[in-house]
Amino acid sequence: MSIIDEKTIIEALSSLKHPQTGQDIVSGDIVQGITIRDGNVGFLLAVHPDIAEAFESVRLACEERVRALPGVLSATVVLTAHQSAPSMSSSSSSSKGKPPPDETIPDVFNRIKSVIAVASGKGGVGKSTVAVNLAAALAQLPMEDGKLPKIGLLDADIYGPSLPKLLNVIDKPEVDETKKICPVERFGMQTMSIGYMVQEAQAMVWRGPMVQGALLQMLNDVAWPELDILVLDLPPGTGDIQLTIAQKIPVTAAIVVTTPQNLALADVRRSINMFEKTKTPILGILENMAWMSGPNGERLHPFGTGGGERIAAETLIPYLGGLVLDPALQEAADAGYPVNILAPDSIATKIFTNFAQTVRDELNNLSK
Ligand SMILES: Nc1ncnc2c1ncn2[C@@H]1O[C@H](COP(=O)(O)OP(=O)(O)OP(=O)(O)O)[C@@H](O)[C@H]1O
Repeated sequence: MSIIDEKTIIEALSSLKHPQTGQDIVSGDIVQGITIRDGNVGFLLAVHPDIAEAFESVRLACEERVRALPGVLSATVVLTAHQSAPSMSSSSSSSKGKPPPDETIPDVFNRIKSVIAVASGKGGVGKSTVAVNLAAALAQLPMEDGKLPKIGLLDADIYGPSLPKLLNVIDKPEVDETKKICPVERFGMQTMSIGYMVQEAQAMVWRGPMVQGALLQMLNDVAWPELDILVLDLPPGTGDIQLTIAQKIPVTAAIVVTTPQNLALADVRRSINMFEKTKTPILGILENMAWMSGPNGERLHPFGTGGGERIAAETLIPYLGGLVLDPALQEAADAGYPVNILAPDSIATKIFTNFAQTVRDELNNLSK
């Protein structure tokens, strides 16, 4: 099979025109961050939010052209809307700070019974660890009919995807006969991450610019099967992108992760406000690294106690409990496994199993 290179891709795109200026999209510096992995091609189209909608047809044309090239197995083109990207619209300043133009809710949600969003006001509090291990625990928890539920896990952290590392996914996802990207099955879960398509170094390209449409593409262009629960690992923080996700995706309920070190009420409040704005029920606050096991099995609280409950009381959001600071979690993450697979007898596994049961019970209550 022939090997595709960047020059061939650029050539194939060079005759595509900017819908407003008529300039070709390559010399207009709109095509960015081309990544090629084993015949799977990905890149960004960086445009101003005002013209993002008009660019959707160009995005589709780019994918079509690149897919038609010899040696190309798949093409994923993502539209990013960045305020500093060139715009032809005179009303550019008036849209500053607003979420991108509305897009319809992907019909994939007809096939998904519940969506759980895992959020955090700040990065680095263990949100991805919670999302992966909660999803893995849910996948092992039989339903009332004795069958295991169908669980999906979507890494919506477009700026810093975690799933490739946390689930040790090295291979590119396959593409089905309808040219949709197949989710990668791992430990009984259907998983997807932008990191499966774009090299880690390219993640830098995603930082800074507000990425619009990438998540919707991961929903629309991925062949998601029927799912009982989709767990969404949201990007950390509470900016426009998180709000846009919360607005566009029919999240059934959210979980806010924090740590005793990050118990600033303001951060947790911002997460809660975001979900309240979109009328999304919040299952509760999960306090990660709340305690650790001492040498005699006793619970040690290196970062103090009671903070999580206090914040729950102040925000009137339920306290879901404290997650142990457990080396087994770190080791499992480093090896690319959920903790219930690598260390089934660990305290962390027991906690995640209980936690998954709570989440399932709450989802059942919400659906009544
Ligand atoms: N309870 C825990 N016990 C041990 N290690 C943990 C625990 N929670 C998280 N970690 C470790 O802390 C680090 C950060 O966790 P993680 O990547 O899940 O954070 P995050 O909030 O998703 O970060 P990001 O800002 O990238 O979204 C990881 O190395 C993870 O393995």
